[in-house]
Amino acid sequence: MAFRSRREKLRLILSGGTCVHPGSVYDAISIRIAEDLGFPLGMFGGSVASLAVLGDPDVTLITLTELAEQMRRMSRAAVLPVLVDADHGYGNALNVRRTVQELETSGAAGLTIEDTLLPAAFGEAKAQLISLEEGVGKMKAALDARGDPSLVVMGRTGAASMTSIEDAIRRAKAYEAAGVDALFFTGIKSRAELEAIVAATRLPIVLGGAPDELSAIDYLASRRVRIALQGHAPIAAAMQAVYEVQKALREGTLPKALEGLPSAELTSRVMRDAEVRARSADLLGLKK
Ligand SMILES: O=C([O-])CC(=O)C(=O)O
Ligand SMILES: [Mg+2]
Repeated sequence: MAFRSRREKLRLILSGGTCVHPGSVYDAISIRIAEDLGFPLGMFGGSVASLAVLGDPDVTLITLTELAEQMRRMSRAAVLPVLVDADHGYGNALNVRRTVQELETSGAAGLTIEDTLLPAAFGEAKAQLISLEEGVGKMKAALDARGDPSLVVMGRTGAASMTSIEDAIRRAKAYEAAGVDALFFTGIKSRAELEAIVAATRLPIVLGGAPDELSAIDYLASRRVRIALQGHAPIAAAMQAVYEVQKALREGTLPKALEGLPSAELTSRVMRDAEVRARSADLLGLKK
């Protein structure tokens, strides 16, 4: 299986004793940069997928085909293991199966399925949850859909910020019993909440955005948190950089006078220029 070693690397993170921050990745360039910098893992958020592919906010407009295609491009460009935010699995439990099949063949190392009701319901300003029973069915569907047992399936709940920490724990325990590989929580507000989760569950924990009180990585590691997200600043920084350069050009700055461009060395590293040259020499009869 071509992607097994990536999945095994993610499994090693989950079974290890430390906590890692993943690099936020969303396309071929960003994954190569994250890999060059030595991140042990990439996180492909639904929000950045929507932004990179559609230019839209995170309101479930992206299709599974688009998400999987973007993942496939990243898998081709780098070998960094990637955890994909598969949202609600793009429909009901049957759609979850399809989602897992598509992301597995696209090279994802792992994926999260969450119990948020998506897309947003009519007339509801606040995010809603599906029932625990439906959530469990989705987790079972995801696990059953794997062709490669090394693909990591995580159960994700945002119940802590939508209903209560008790509800988040109830759901996490049910997903754990269904057989998921790890538990992903968003909306955890304090050490007390994290510790309540740790006491009630056994699986490795992944934290989405968390407050300052939950930022000390050694503390997180000691509480079974194996992956802690740090948001998606890279795509925001890319947006600002493109804005600045386009604005300068639009205002008459000459291309040569532009600031903030990558060095030729960085550009060729990201493009893996040396490999292309070597291949060209071998295969096209060109000089190295
Ligand atoms: O998974 C993450 O990185 C957080 C999230 O839900 C998103 O960005 O869509
Ligand atoms: Mg998301």
